[in-house]
Order: sequence, then C-alpha cells, then structure tokens
Amino acid sequence: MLTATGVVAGYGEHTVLRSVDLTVTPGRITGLQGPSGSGKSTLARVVALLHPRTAGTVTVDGRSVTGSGYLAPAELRRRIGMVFQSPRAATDPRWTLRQVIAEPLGAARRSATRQRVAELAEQFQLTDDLLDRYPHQVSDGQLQRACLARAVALRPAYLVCDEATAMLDPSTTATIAQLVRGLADAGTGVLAVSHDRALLTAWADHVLDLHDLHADARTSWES
Ligand SMILES: Nc1ncnc2c1ncn2[C@@H]1O[C@H](COP(=O)(O)OP(=O)(O)OP(=O)(O)O)[C@@H](O)[C@H]1O
Repeated sequence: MLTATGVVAGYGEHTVLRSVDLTVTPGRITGLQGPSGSGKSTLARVVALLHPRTAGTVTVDGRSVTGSGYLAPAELRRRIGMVFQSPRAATDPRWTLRQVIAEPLGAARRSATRQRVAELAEQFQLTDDLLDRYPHQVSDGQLQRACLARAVALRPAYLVCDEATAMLDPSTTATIAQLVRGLADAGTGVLAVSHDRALLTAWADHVLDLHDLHADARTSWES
C-alpha cells in the first residue's frame, strides 16, 4: 500500500494540508475530489514523492520514505508513476513520442529499451507512425497516452493521475480511463485526482473527499 499519515504540507507560510491521511491500495482506483484550490494536486505530489511535507509520513509497501524529490530513495521513487493535467507542459517539444516513452528506460537504442517501448506502444495504442512524431504533430489524447506509457515504463506499483483527463474530450477521456482501469486490473494501485465527481464515480472503485481526509474533519465526525 501507498500511505500518507498525518501529512502537513504547503508552500512557505501557506499550509494547504493540515494532517491528512490517505491510503492507495494495489489493484484499486482511489478517486480524490475536492474544490479547486483545496490541495488535491499538492497531496498527489506529496504521495508521488515530488513535493516535501513538513510533518507526517509516507510509506511505500511498508517502507517509510525519508525526504522527497531527489532526496527520496530512487528505488522508492521508481515505484510511483505520475501523469499530469497537461501532456504538452509535461513533454519536451523537441522529442518524438518514442523518445518521450523511452526516457525513464535509458539509452533509446538498447534492444531492451526498444522492446519495452514496443510493448508500451501496443498497450497504449500508439502506432509506429505516431511514435515518430513530435508533440505538436499529435492530439492531446495521443500525447497523454504517451505520457501514461512513460509513467508506467518502469512498471511502478502505483500510479498518480492528477487531472489527467481534464484537457480531453469525453471520448478521449473514456479511452484514458479505460487504459488506467486496465493497469489497476493488472495490480497497479491508482490515485485519480479530479474535480469531476461524475467522472470519478464512474472511474474509481471508491471516491474520497480531501476535506474528509483531514484530521480535524475526522475528529468532528467522531465527536
Ligand atoms: N507552487 C505553488 N506555490 C504557491 N502556492 C501554491 C503552489 N501550488 C499551489 N499553490 C496553492 O496551494 C493551494 C492548493 O493548490 P492545489 O493545486 O494543490 O489545489 P487543487 O485542489 O489541486 O486545485 P485545482 O483543482 O484548482 O487544481 C492553492 O491555494 C494554491 O494557490
């Protein structure tokens, strides 16, 4: 399991998460909703080990993580993939989709890398023709599929999707949701962040509200 316990985090003086608990379970899609600005992306980045916490713990399959970003142990960082809202902001415009997908795998010309890219291309429905194009030559949905392939290239145990379909039309959203469902069915633990309640209800196995994950909200239920 990927867990956050008593996580406090924010930006300088601005505390966004005030003692938050969250568990992401292998093989399930955990939906996370909440109003704009409530801290969903911040929590997503904390559990993906990309954003520092000022208190609390994050554990990956029972191992407590020290630090975040490059300070977190590499073997734990590799266990969590992340997909962001804007595939264009998340890719280098000078790289082909093939290079984008191969990036976590190391030298693109190695045969093991070529083989893994071919597997990922098939899994995420990216033809050879698409793999040789640059981001400006493909649609948002095709580029997001490449970002999804890159995020799971090293076979992470967990995947964090932060508003990964927010820029896509309904049919492309459905394709991405289905591909992520396939990953969950194969055992990946998924955290799906969205402000779209209807989407999360259809997509996730269960939906949590960020407000309810705060210790002060839990105390008010319990009292
Ligand atoms: N890099 C940053 N520096 C300073 N403040 C930030 C930064 N990123 C986010 N914030 C602030 O932290 C708070 C939570 O932002 P966050 O993006 O986590 O919320 P969110 O629930 O994901 O919002 P949205 O649904 O609009 O994406 C907001 O008040 C936001 O302005």
